[in-house]
Amino acid sequence: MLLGPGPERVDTGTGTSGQNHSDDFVQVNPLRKVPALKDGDFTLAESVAILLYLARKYEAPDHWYPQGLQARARVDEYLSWQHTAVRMSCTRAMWQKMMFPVFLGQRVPPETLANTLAELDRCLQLLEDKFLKDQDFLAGPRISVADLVAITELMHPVSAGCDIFKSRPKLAAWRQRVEAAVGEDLFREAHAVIMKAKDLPPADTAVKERLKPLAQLFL
Ligand SMILES: N[C@@H](CCC(=O)N[C@@H](CS)C(=O)NCC(=O)O)C(=O)O
Repeated sequence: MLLGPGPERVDTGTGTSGQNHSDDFVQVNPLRKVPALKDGDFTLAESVAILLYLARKYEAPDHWYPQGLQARARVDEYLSWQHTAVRMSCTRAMWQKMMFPVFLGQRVPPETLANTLAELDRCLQLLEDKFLKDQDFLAGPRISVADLVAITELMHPVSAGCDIFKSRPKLAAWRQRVEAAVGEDLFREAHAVIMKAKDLPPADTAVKERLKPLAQLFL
């Protein structure tokens, strides 16, 4: 998708379309994952690297990715932690609760799902205790890219029907602050694709075969 004179986004979705395996896409991201960015002749993979590139390129206001040594280290700390914690738990919960049964037509044993949801709950507790604490945002008093990355991950189980904010008023208040800070419309737009994932038509045999190696990671 061409976004005017700025960087081109070549796939904004979940990767289920298979576009990420096309020859054109592989030119941009040989890792075959979304998101990927093409800015003129420059190509870049990895969501966090892309976000930081855009923050620097467009000289985003300091609070997004602060210059201060320790303030920036706090953001980096969250971004480093989240890949194997929040991201893994949220993605696994979404796949087990929705993608396997609804999209792939594959049953997930109830005890597997229960373990995954328990792990997600532990992870959310760490998110509150270690990062959010009594602050307004994850890395301090102002919103940063850490909050954007976190909310994006948390909306994955939400899209699958997990009401992760229900018993977590502190996290729910943070979610409201993030939505208010980015604006309701942008918040909705940013999560539109994932919130519609439950409406995907069931995968055909070819798609199921293609997604097999990926899906195994989430069982
Ligand atoms: N560490 C990468 C992960 C990218 C990733 O796993 N993307 C998923 C969608 S969220 C994807 O491309 N899935 C399709 C596939 O693996 O074929 C990042 O943060 O950008």
